[in-house]
Amino acid sequence: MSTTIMYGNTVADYIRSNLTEDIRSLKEQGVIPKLTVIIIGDNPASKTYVRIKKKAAEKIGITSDVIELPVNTSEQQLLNHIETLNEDSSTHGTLIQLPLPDHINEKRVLDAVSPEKDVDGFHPINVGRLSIGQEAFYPCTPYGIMKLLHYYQVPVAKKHVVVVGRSNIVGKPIGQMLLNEDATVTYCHSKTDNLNEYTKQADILIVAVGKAELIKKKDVKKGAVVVDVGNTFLETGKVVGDVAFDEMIGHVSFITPVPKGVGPMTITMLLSNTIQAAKRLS
Ligand SMILES: Nc1nc2c(c(=O)[nH]1)N[C@@H](CN(C=O)c1ccc(C(=O)N[C@@H](CCC(=O)O)C(=O)O)cc1)CN2
Repeated sequence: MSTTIMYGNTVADYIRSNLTEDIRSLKEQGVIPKLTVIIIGDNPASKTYVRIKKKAAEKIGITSDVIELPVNTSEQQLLNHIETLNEDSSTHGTLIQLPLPDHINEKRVLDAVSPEKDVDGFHPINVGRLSIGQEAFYPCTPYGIMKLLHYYQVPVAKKHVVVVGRSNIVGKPIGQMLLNEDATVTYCHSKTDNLNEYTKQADILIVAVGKAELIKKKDVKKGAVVVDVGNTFLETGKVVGDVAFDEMIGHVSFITPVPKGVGPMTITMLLSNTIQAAKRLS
């Protein structure tokens, strides 16, 4: 069996070159798209992701502000920042980098972001719109996975998709997006007994749990399509996914690598959502 590696960075470059055109035409109308990211505390991975976002935005001509707040910022102080951004007509996209410190209620914070500027697609209005198949801001990682599957012409309709992980950021929305494209979707999670009885049935297996190399060759049907959302940093500094990648070569038909698979797509769809927001708000 030959295995095609679905490189997110290749697809990301392709999508980003199209976005550059959109930005040019927005600028001709006097609109400069702007993304503002709020990060709280010193989580090293979060700081890296925010740095990547800012650099990627600026590279294609989106202005990017990062508001760095100390770990002891109160929930009310954070809500005040969000309110200011909601009112600020120069900001089109507002993003709160997750995870937040324990003393801050994530739901209250995400609900406070204006749905029109919610380029992460985490506000309940956008979540609800996605669930009933309406136009919405889609969360960036699952949106990127859909673009990746489309780019590599992986058929989705009528396929049995098994999603491992039920987070609001990835697991739940990717299942809904695939359902909206006529896949049959099974969700598995930390309380699922005998996980591999499900994973072995998948035509398309999406793994988003954050456990290094949890899924082995024995857990995957021959010829399946595997999408690995994991990003675990080992002590060696190496980043690995939720799937034992090397074992899958020659066994599956398509697979995303880690790094350079889903990660770059997450960033790209954030840029795309920010441009959408700028178009809608101007
Ligand atoms: N507000 C949000 N917070 C978080 C999100 C999100 O979508 N919105 N997702 C994750 C982290 N994340 C983006 O914020 C993210 C994770 C990983 C990557 C990435 O490109 N990873 C690389 C590997 C890491 C590296 O080499 O440095 C890859 O897979 O190639 C981008 C973004 C949680 N928080």
